[in-house]
Amino acid sequence: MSAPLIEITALSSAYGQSQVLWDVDLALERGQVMALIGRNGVGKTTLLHAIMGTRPSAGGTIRFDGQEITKLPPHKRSRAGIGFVPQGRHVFPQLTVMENLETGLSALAGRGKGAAKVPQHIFDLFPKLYDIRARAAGFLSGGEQQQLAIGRALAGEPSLLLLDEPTEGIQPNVVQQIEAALVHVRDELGMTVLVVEQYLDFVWRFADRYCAMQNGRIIRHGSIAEESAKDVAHLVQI
Ligand SMILES: Nc1ncnc2c1ncn2[C@@H]1O[C@H](COP(=O)(O)OP(=O)(O)OP(=O)(O)O)[C@@H](O)[C@H]1O
Repeated sequence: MSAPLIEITALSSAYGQSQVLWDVDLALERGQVMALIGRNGVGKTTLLHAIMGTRPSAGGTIRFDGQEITKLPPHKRSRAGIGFVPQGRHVFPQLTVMENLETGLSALAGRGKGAAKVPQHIFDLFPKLYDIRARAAGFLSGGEQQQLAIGRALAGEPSLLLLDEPTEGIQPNVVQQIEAALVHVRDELGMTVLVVEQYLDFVWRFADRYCAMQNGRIIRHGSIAEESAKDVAHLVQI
């Protein structure tokens, strides 16, 4: 079997004196969709930021695509092929939809794709983005901003896509489009996906594996085909 695309070993992270990640071990095989679940405040967002490099880790290692990236700054991780869709979207409100998507192309720097344009498949996945491409992102609905944040990450052609609660506050028809987009990027583009999600029925429709966190540790993981969302619902309920 080939090596995992990403392998996290004994990762810890802290906010000042307060440790929030403890000895996290996690590996994702290429082309796998992993759901990261758990109650509010257990450390899911911190783990995504530690992978992206936007939060320092206090110990442990992260290997990505054969390279140790534990100490790399975020822009180098993005160039290495990690794309991030943060919680709350964080689109640039004064830039147009097209300009926001173009910011995602910066991840291609150093990969021999200098004059790249926003790939057509992003507009195929989210046709609305093409219709509103000249509009300032600050005027978009939450669902449109979420599509834009995903499109921006995809513009950098990541091999690993991290998403933090992509369905939060999003209407059902957009949730369906996000699901179709994630299935497409895995099945057609071979992308690996790590998605933080509280909406278990959503991730259980398409993810391959799950891992559950509690108090900053991974306490359980398994196959989505072998366990139902009901089996793990108590791990996300407050
Ligand atoms: N900037 C910060 N400074 C100090 N503590 C923080 C900070 N951000 C998060 N924390 C704490 O770290 C812990 C983990 O938070 P994190 O946001 O990673 O959890 P989460 O599982 O993603 O929760 P949520 O679903 O609410 O986003 C929580 O106890 C939180 O209060």
